[in-house]
Amino acid sequence: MKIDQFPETIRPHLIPKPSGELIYRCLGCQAEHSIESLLYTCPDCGQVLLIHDRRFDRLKALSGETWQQILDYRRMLKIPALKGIYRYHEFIGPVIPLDSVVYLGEGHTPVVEANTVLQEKTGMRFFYKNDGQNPSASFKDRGMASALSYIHFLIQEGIIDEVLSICASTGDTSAAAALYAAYLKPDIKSAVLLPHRKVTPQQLSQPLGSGADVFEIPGVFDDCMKVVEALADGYNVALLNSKNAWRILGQESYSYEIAQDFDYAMADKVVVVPIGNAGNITAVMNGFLKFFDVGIIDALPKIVGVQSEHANPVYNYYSQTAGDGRRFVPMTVKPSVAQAAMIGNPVSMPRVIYLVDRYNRVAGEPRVFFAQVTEQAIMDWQLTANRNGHIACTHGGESLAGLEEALKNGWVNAKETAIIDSTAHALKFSGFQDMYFQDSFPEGFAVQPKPALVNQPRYVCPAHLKRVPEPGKPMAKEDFATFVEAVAGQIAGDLGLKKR
Ligand SMILES: N[C@@H](CCOP(=O)(O)O)C(=O)O
Repeated sequence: MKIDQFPETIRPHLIPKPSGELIYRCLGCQAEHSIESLLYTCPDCGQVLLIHDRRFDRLKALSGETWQQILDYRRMLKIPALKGIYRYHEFIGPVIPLDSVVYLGEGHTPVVEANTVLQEKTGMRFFYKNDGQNPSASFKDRGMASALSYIHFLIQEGIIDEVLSICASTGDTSAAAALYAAYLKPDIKSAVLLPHRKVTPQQLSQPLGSGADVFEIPGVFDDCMKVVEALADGYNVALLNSKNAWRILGQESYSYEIAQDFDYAMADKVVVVPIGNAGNITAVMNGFLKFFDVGIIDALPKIVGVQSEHANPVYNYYSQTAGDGRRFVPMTVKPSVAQAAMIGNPVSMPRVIYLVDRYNRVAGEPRVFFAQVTEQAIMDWQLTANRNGHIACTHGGESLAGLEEALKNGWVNAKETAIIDSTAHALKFSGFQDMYFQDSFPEGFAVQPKPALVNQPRYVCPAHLKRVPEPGKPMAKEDFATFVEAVAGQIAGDLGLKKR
């Protein structure tokens, strides 16, 4: 649709112009710092930052209903910069001009309702939000689109040049960082640090394919993160982990999309997300808080954060009795099929503590819950979901296992609707499915395959056949007909097919 075809009241707001006044705000000492330099922690006290719009209240000049219309009409525009996460420009990066926006097709991932079989099994209505359908096949693209649009803006303004971006990763962040940096070459070069043998082959192939410098180091993600922090402190690099508050802004789009896809009715909704470095749950809470503040959604949805019992520092924190005695204790992680979330010291923990408190206060009741699930439950639920038409990764399995826990604990009920996060594409983690099907999980995972969920290919090559097809060696017509008949017969027998 062309601009002049939209209602007159909406037209002036359809194409956003740079607005607002963004600053980094420290969660420790509340100091505010200009966004003109790339900051990851507070120069005064070292605490993590969030980006705050000093002029956020200007957005309240329009009613929530008008905002809903603006966002819904924006859906019809054909402007690339507004097709992705910047449909929510005013809430994500209002100072970024549209010609700085980097759009690689991220965001607006499908919400797919579970079939009746799966809803009956879990006991409630739910949808998967398939964030594996982002360009690098995970939700991290949302954050990268924001962080790289901002860096692109600084380059265009002549504030920085020759950027080397760097990140630590369990696989998804590095894939996304390398992809977005590759798009902006030669202005940006990319380097990624991975824990040796702790990312899947598919994930390793991604930054390699995008041309990044890939470094593997001993240890787990938390060790990589420390090295990357040392590099960001001591050298001129752009840190692309979610410690970078621009990443959080982009990932807020996840909440905005859920709000929009469910017609802004959030009172009976439950949003389930796995927790690793905790940037995602931070963004999800912050996003819903902003929309609620402006009156775009009717209520704050419930949020369930899920961790495996092999990497559960956030769950452990919230299992302690609330109050001054609560202490966050980083942990040593154990092997987990939710490998992207195998993190013992999440960098966003201070943000989580701050936002959970705020979220529950604004809601007037506890609306954020934390579940712990077993490795076995993660695998069983992932495979069960995918046997019912989904493409959930192991973290999607973790979400579904978390929903089961939330129902069991009475945090959510069968009258509500859940939107659960499959953070990446199933194919990135197919190695865990293979281990399940071949019963080859190393002991540390503590996963036993359930026979009903196991599947294996069957090789069909009847022993009596003298010749079978081979590439480059055509078969005689009769030999081929014999082959087809024998193989079809054996398959029909295996499947118990009746002759017509
Ligand atoms: N799961 C992450 C770990 C790093 O997370 P980030 O959001 O802080 O960048 C990954 O995929 O690497």
